[in-house]
Amino acid sequence: MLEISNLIKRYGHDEPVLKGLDLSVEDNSVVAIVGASGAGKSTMLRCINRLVEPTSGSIKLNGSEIVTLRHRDLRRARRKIGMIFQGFNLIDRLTVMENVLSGRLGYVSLFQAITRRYPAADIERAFKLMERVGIAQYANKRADELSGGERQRVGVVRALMQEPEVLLADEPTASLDPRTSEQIMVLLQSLASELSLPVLINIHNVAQARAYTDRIVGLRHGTMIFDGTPADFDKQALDAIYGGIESPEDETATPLGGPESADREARHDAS
Ligand SMILES: Nc1ncnc2c1ncn2[C@@H]1O[C@H](COP(=O)(O)OP(=O)(O)OP(=O)(O)O)[C@@H](O)[C@H]1O
Repeated sequence: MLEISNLIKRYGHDEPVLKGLDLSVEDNSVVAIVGASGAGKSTMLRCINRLVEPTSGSIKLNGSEIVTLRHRDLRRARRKIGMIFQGFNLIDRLTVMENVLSGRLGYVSLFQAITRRYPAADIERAFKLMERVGIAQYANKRADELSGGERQRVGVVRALMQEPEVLLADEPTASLDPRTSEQIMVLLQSLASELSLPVLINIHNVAQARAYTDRIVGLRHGTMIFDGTPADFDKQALDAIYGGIESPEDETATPLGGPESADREARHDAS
C-alpha cells in the first residue's frame, strides 16, 4: 500500500506545485492521475521515487517512510519502485534481454552487472515475465528493432524485474497508437491484480483513464480536486479539473460513460 500525506513540493522560492496532497492507494488498485499540463502530476510521481525531493510531507510504501531516506537506504527503497516511462527509456543498442535484466541492477554487484553475469534465477524470471507480456520471442533482438508497443512491454518487464512494491507509469501510452495504448493499459490493469501491486498512471487521455483504471484522481494547480471512480467522473469533474482548458477528452471523441465496448474488445485481444 502507498500512503501519501500532506505532500508539499516547492521548486526554489516559487509557489508550491504540490499543495498538501493526501492519497492512499491499495494493492491491486490502478489509479489514474489526470490534470492539465503543469498541474503537478509528474512532480507527484517523481516525489514518490525521490527523483524530485519533496519539500515536506510523508510517503510510505508498505509502512516504510520514503521521504527521509538517504544514501544506501534510499537506493534500497528505489528498487521497490518500478517506473514506466512515456519514451520507454530503453538502451537501444542492447538486446531486449539485456534491457530487461537491467531491472536487476539494484540487486546485483557491480561486477555482475558489468560482466553481465546475472544469476540464473534472474534470467529465468526474465523469460517468464517476457512470456507473460508476449515479447519472449524478441529476447535477443536489439531494443531499437521493436515497435513502440513492444518496447513499452520491455519497459514494463524491466520494471517488474525489480520486484516492485508499486508501479509508477508516467504517460505510458502517450507515444503509442490508440489500439496499442489500450493493450498496454489492459496489461497494467491485469498486472496490478496478478502481482497485487498499487499502480499509479499519469495520463492525459481521459477516456483511457476511465476505461482502464479503478479510480481517478484529478489535480488542478497542485491540489487534488477529484478522487473517485470512473463512473463518478462526470462532466462537472472534467470541467473542474480542466476548467476552460481544452481537455484531452476531446481528442478521443468518446462520450462520457461510453468506452466500454472498445474496452471489452481490447481486453479480449490484449491479454
Ligand atoms: N525542475 C523544475 N524546476 C522548476 N519548476 C518545475 C520543475 N519541474 C516542474 N516544474 C514546474 O512545476 C509545475 C508542475 O509540473 P509537472 O511537470 O509536475 O506538471 P504535469 O502535471 O506533470 O504536467 P504535464 O502534463 O505537462 O507533464 C509546472 O509549473 C512546472 O513548470
